[in-house]
Amino acid sequence: MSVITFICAGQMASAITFPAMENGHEVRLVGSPLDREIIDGLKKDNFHITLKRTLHDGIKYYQIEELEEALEGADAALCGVSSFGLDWFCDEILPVIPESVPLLSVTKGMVDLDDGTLVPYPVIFEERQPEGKNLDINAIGGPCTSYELADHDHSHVAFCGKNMETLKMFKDLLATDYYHITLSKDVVGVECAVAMKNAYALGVTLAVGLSEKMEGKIGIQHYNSQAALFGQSVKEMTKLLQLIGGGPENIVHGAGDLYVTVFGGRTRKIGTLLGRGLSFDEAMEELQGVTLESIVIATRTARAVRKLADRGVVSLDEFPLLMHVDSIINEGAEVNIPWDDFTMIKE
Ligand SMILES: NC(=O)C1=CN([C@@H]2O[C@H](COP(=O)(O)OP(=O)(O)OC[C@H]3O[C@@H](n4cnc5c(N)ncnc54)[C@H](OP(=O)(O)O)[C@@H]3O)[C@@H](O)[C@H]2O)C=CC1
Ligand SMILES: O=C(CO)COP(=O)(O)O
Repeated sequence: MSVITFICAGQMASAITFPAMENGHEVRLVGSPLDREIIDGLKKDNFHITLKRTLHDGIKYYQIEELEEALEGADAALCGVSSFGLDWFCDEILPVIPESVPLLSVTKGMVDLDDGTLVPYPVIFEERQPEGKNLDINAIGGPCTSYELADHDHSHVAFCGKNMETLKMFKDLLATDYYHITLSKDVVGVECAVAMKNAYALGVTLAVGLSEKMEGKIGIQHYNSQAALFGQSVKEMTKLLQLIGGGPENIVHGAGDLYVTVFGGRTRKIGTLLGRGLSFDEAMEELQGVTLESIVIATRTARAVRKLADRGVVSLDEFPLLMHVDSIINEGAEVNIPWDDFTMIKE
């Protein structure tokens, strides 16, 4: 039995309490400053108000002020913050985690630098820990929606980090007969592949809304258009992965994650509304309160690609879908899929 401290009680961290509890560990779930209501609800009856699942009996719940107590004697910590709380996590939480406690993060995303380099979050965590501190930072990537993990659907994810011994330790802690784990030392490859899929999931799900608009009925689905956008996404993601320096095998994590996000992720909601014809502002208004990292990652990835194009490293016409998604989000463009720009061989 080990003691695992989960920091942030969002949907994904809370879902991972299922394998952790079923493997017999002591689980301490600490809410972020914004999670008070979630923690109050869990303390009452174990029901998680945003995951909409009842967590296992026996989890110890903490508010953020009790973080140090929750870290006392911990063998490992799990970070469940979303992109929107990245600065808070770096500034307030990294200084408090002891070096002896390895960290596993579920946060998917990248930051773009001035020269167009895209840096995944685990690397940002390493850079932003207090000077002289050397935390053992690891991350989870791959297709796994929180509520389906909580429902014990088979999920296959990748744990990545620099130290294989730590990765094996995390796998021992969390692997079950339904939570399958691959280990990888290619942090950049795994994390960039799964971060990018958020931008492209928005692109693919435009087709969901476009079919509904064409048929005049919500719920009517066409798959040719979704498949075409899926294929184009994988093509662009493969190029990006190569540019960023991740191993090509990681496309399996990105493509799998794209699939699950298109069918079951929150990003599907925004792509669908945009495809139906809502403006970006109208769609965002309708989805207030929903965690939508796709907007952040699409914007950052497109900005990075533009900078790389300015430097002559890539050509923008290699990324027509990403550029279209970015123009919808950041320039108020209407949805108008650039089908002809997807051709493999230019005539
Ligand atoms: N949901 C899923 O199926 C999956 C999610 N992930 C990844 O896991 C990460 C978390 O996602 P998920 O759990 O679903 O998201 P949630 O929105 O449910 O949880 C995010 C957590 O971050 C906290 N947070 C958000 N903004 C801030 C802020 N400004 N300051 C401090 N804390 C903040 C949230 O608090 P509060 O809830 O109060 O806003 C919450 O604790 C994301 O990067 C996501 O891509 C990975 C795989 C699957
Ligand atoms: O990352 C996910 C599944 O792997 C979920 O994505 P969303 O944030 O779009 O729900």
